[in-house]
Amino acid sequence: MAHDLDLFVIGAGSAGVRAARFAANFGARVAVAEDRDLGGTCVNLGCVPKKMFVYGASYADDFAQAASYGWSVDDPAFEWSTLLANKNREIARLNGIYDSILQKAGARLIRGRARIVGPHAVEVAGERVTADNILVATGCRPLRPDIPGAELGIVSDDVFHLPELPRRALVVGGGYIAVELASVFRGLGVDVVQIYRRELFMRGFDDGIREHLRDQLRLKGLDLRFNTDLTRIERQNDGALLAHLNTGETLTTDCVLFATGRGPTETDLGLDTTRATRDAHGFVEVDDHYRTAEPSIYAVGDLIGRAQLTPVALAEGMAVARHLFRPSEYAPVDYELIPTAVFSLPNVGTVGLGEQDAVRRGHRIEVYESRFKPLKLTLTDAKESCLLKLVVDADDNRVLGAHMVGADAGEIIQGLAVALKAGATKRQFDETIAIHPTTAEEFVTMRQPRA
Ligand SMILES: Cc1cc2nc3c(=O)[nH]c(=O)nc-3n(C[C@H](O)[C@H](O)[C@H](O)COP(=O)(O)OP(=O)(O)OC[C@H]3O[C@@H](n4cnc5c(N)ncnc54)[C@H](O)[C@@H]3O)c2cc1C
Ligand SMILES: NC(=O)c1ccc[n+]([C@@H]2O[C@H](COP(=O)([O-])OP(=O)(O)OC[C@H]3O[C@@H](n4cnc5c(N)ncnc54)[C@H](O)[C@@H]3O)[C@@H](O)[C@H]2O)c1
Repeated sequence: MAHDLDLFVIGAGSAGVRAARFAANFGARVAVAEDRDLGGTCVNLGCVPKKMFVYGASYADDFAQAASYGWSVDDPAFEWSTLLANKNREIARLNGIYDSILQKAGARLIRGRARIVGPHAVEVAGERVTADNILVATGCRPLRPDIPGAELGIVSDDVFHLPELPRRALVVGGGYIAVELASVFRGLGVDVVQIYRRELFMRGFDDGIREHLRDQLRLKGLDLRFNTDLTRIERQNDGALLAHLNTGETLTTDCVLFATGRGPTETDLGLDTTRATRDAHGFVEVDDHYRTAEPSIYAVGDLIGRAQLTPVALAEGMAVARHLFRPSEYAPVDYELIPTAVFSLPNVGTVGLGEQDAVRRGHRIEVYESRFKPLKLTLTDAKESCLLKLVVDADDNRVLGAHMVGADAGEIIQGLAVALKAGATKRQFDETIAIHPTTAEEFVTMRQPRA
């Protein structure tokens, strides 16, 4: 039986919009359903507003350091409502851009919550639409631990609409969101305690980078506690929150922020009425072409739990559009060498293998690292230092990983990611002329491997 459409996309976030736009541009008949703001998590509750908040928070250091350069910046004051209003205005502009991207491509946008009602059928906004293929790109939501009083805490979604900045905050978690938002709060003057349940946060990153970040964050005044978890939250008579920790201590705070991971929490999608399967964490299982066990249904982005990053979601959405409608241009997504940055203050940037992962994978390695006070801080009394690190295969001289903690680490590592993707050797790094004076030049001037 002929269907109404070639592709029905559920979710107009990073992955869904990319797939819908490419598929429509390839000539497919496409509709996309979205029940919230266009652009999904990245645009509305993630990367973009987060980065604006990070920029806002970074002014604290600029004001503190300006005096050493002769500026007098007396008593700088911060107004949360201004940052929030300006952020909201820019996000509304981006929502409009996403709308016009879909319109220009010729994809139909249907406002409403979509539900799968068969391998080729979706119900949305009172309409039943059929399609040869359905692409599910509904993303993930923040998870809250199951502890008494958890409802008194907030999650990252709430941070972007907080009516007031808290005076004190307790951040729970040790991943990207925890360190980024703890840095935002700290930069904006909040007294922040961050707790992480194991020995050291930022699991999966190079150990040296994790330790260096820990030390730098502490220098910024973050009260970072490890082997510490939250067991219960209570509201006190004065409105403050009393947090009970597994160490036996209690802590009084104005805000508990759970940054304890994101997962697929939706229950009304109808996907589970099809043959599609999920793993133990609820992530949808797909094959190499993002096809679920129901052959007409595909899934991409955070929902499949591979790498919860916008550029990965974009690449997966594009791969599905090409696979279905332009196979001649299809290229599989390369999950090796995904560069990534953590926009804490200071930033972390990383691509490729950390020291410990390289050893675990059987490489014989040489490690080059450099720790120093960046030139910009030499006139100031700031105690901070940056760390730059290269992990090199001792047998074939290939650079396996490049890692950095310091200002603009994300900007710097993006360029190095191209070099690693091209298979650059340490010798080629050495033969590259430096840009002087920069922090990044250390990546091409480190000569002596660490003992
Ligand atoms: C605080 C935070 C900061 C982040 N920072 C970064 C960063 O700096 N860099 C980076 O690369 N990544 C970052 N990420 C991760 C990034 O935002 C995600 O990986 C990316 O947005 C995933 O895209 P997606 O299309 O899979 O899902 P989403 O963008 O979440 O889109 C899913 C869409 O589906 C819609 N939807 C769900 N169910 C339905 C339904 N039944 N019907 C209709 N619509 C539906 C949702 O409303 C949503 O718009 C951050 C995430 C967070 C939370
Ligand atoms: N800059 C970026 O690219 C960026 C920024 C933010 C988020 N993201 C993406 O979004 C994903 C989700 O971010 P996230 O920080 O929520 O997840 P995460 O998986 O990075 O970190 C979750 C943290 O919470 C801890 N945790 C989990 N359950 C807990 C519990 N019950 N009690 C105490 N601690 C608990 C984990 O040990 C971990 O440290 C990230 O993995 C990342 O892929 C990317």
